[in-house]
Amino acid sequence: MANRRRPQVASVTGRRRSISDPLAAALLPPPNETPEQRENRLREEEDAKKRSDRIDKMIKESERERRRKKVIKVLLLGQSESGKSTTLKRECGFDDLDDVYSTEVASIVISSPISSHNRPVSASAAGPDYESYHRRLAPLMELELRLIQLLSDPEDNDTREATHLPPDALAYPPRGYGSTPPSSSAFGPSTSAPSRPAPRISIPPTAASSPTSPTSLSPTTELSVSTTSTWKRVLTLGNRSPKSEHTGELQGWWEDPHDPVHILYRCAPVMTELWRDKRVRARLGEKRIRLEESSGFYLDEIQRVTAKMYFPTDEDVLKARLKTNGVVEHSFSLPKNSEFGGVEWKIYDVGGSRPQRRAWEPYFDDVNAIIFLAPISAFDQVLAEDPSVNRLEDSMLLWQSVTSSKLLANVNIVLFLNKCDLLKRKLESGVRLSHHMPSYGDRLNDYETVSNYFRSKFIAQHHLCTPNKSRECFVHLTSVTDSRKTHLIINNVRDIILTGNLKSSQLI
Ligand SMILES: Nc1nc2c(ncn2[C@@H]2O[C@H](COP(=O)(O)OP(=O)(O)OP(=O)(O)O)[C@@H](O)[C@H]2O)c(=O)[nH]1
Ligand SMILES: [Mg+2]
Repeated sequence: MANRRRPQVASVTGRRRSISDPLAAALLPPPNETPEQRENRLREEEDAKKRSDRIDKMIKESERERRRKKVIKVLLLGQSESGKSTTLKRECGFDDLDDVYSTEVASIVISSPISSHNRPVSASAAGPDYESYHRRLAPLMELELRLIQLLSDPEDNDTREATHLPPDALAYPPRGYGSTPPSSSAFGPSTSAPSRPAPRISIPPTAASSPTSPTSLSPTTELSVSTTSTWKRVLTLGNRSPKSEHTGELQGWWEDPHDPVHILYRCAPVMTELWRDKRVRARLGEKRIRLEESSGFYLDEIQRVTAKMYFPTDEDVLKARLKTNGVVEHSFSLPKNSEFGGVEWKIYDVGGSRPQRRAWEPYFDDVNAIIFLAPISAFDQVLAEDPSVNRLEDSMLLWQSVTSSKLLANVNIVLFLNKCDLLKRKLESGVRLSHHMPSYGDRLNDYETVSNYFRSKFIAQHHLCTPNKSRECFVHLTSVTDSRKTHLIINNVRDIILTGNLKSSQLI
């Protein structure tokens, strides 16, 4: 309608120009309007007003709904492999987790022992038997390449990244670091630490983008697939679903001769032989490679997970590993009839490796709570992305950065000292904490004493660093892969976060 009038406005120059308000001029009825034109115009104006009122009403309603609906934002933080994504799976249950489920299906394939088998048994150290393993398992290497191609997004270089660690990268102490134990700087002044650069782990971009960081250059063992890429679609059963019995077509992927399952099935006996080989175990021990802490769960289950008609169990899904790239948001609501029903949760799961940490800070702005995970079993391990840094030390320094952040001063913090099952097993197998952390001294090397020691150290750091001295820090000793125990802890954490947030917004 405005278009229709504009030329007429321009044409009645004398009268229109005398009106100083250009909007009023534009809205004046056209001159010489016939009664019929006037009737049409008025009808059109009335319709436009009704439409405008409807829009105003909708805007007001959605604003009211937004205010009524409480949204709680939780950020999962911690170094890579600390268990953030595993906690997210637990937090949300399996029912509504299509995304995470398909993530883990992928990861089961990816974290099959393809790379791991080769890593410890280097060709140079191999006797005739090792050479034979290498040859007989070669189809797995080809399969790995095929899977990478299948899962990666050709448009996105990051998702094509699947490379290999230098042979001793997982061992501690790393090459060039002698046999000296790590600096205990994260727990106070070190007595016998060799001089080496302080770990670069502060949250600001400088840490991750340090030009000397080996991360961007050194290849890693792990295949990471972008959570946004198309690979999930490739793996969904829908894509390769069993077809009709009556048409004589394939019943399922297991009947497709090109499906990876056949290579896995054929290689299963050799994989089992290799995994049980005492000399291989000894070599892994010498190299301090603890496959039992990562893909070991699947290596113990080779026969089951390589079966042609294998379906992952909940536990398989929970134990599967796929490195997170970027930040993944997951939303869900508690049932309306539950105590805090109607609250919408938004959980942000971040990638924890050093180059990924620069993506964290924008999420600090309006977050309500943080669950920080520190894997305390990792006291004798180094970061995959920087083998000069002890994992526990990195966790502690990261904890300091998070707890001292002014942006997060009023945010509830829950600390999960995670992987307690692995810590217990490690200590029981005779690994001594004081050997890796001299400041631990001659305290008892049992699980109770060690875990309490870590708990008190992390709490002390929080008290020391926090800009908000009245903030309470809730600490849990967790093994997030243990469904039964974690269920209780998660419920407890939900209540703590909800109560804290509702209190602070004065809703209770
Ligand atoms: N035994 C044991 N394994 C765990 C525990 N928590 C996590 N894991 C395993 O550790 C691996 C890494 O866990 P993720 O949840 O992928 O780690 P993340 O923190 O999300 O790592 P990024 O995505 O790289 O930041 C997975 O294979 C998990 O199954 C635990 O408490 N005990
Ligand atoms: Mg993750």
